[in-house]
Amino acid sequence: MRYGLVGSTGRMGQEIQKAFVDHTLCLTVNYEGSWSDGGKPDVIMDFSNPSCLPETVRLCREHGAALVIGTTGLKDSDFEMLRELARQVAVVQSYNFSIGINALKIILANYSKFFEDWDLEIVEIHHNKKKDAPSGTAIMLQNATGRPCPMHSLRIGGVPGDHNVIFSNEGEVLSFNHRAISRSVFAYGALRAAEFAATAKPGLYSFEEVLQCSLKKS
Ligand SMILES: NC(=O)C1=CN([C@@H]2O[C@H](COP(=O)(O)OP(=O)(O)OC[C@H]3O[C@@H](n4cnc5c(N)ncnc54)[C@H](OP(=O)(O)O)[C@@H]3O)[C@@H](O)[C@H]2O)C=CC1
Ligand SMILES: O=C(O)C1=N[C@H](C(=O)O)C[C@H](O)C1
Repeated sequence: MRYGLVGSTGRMGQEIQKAFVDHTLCLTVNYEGSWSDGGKPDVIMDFSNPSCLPETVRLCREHGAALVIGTTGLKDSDFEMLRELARQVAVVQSYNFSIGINALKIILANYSKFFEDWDLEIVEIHHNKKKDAPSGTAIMLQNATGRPCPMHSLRIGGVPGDHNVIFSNEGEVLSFNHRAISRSVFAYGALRAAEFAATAKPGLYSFEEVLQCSLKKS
């Protein structure tokens, strides 16, 4: 697979390059500028900043490349841009490319109804270089529960990403905790999404759908 990488100098950009060692990096975009080997990428990975999205979408259109986007902090107008691009190419968008968080999303979507009258709060902890709060994952998990709730963000040390979804009533506490031990989990998930997107029909896919497709095949 030939891939482009928007945000190649960043923490995730570096992890993606390690996970994609058997594939060819042919295009990069960073704050400093862009580079290309002159050929077409099959897929473009974007782990950068929402302000890069117009350029990412332009590059996908120019090359007919699929898109895998993990960048957080997207606005409604950004999602509109992704839906428009997805008429032409496959787009996989997720605020979290770990298997655990996507399994938790399915659990919450199915079982939150049992706790409709319980209190619900989400606590997320990330490294002190993270720019956005609450995390994209916290927003995604809140959406999966089907109701708004208070979200709390800690920015300390080098934590790759912890999420805790806590339900409680007078007599019980039920909490779901996910901890990414290494940032590499996101990069391996993104690789799985890229392999899917490179051959998928145009459309906007979640990572959960990518995982469900591979379960159906096995
Ligand atoms: N979906 C998921 O599973 C995950 C998503 N993320 C998300 O990925 C994104 C990146 O995270 P992380 O790698 O930690 O961040 P970093 O700050 O380490 O990296 C950001 C990258 O984007 C580039 N960049 C930023 N702004 C611009 C711009 N205006 N134009 C061009 N390039 C730009 C930077 O370039 P330069 O170095 O030149 O400044 C850098 O390469 C975040 O939104 C984060 O939340 C992170 C982990 C997992
Ligand atoms: O910026 C990060 O590091 C992470 N960002 C994503 C988010 O905002 O949810 C995913 C992961 O938790 C790491």
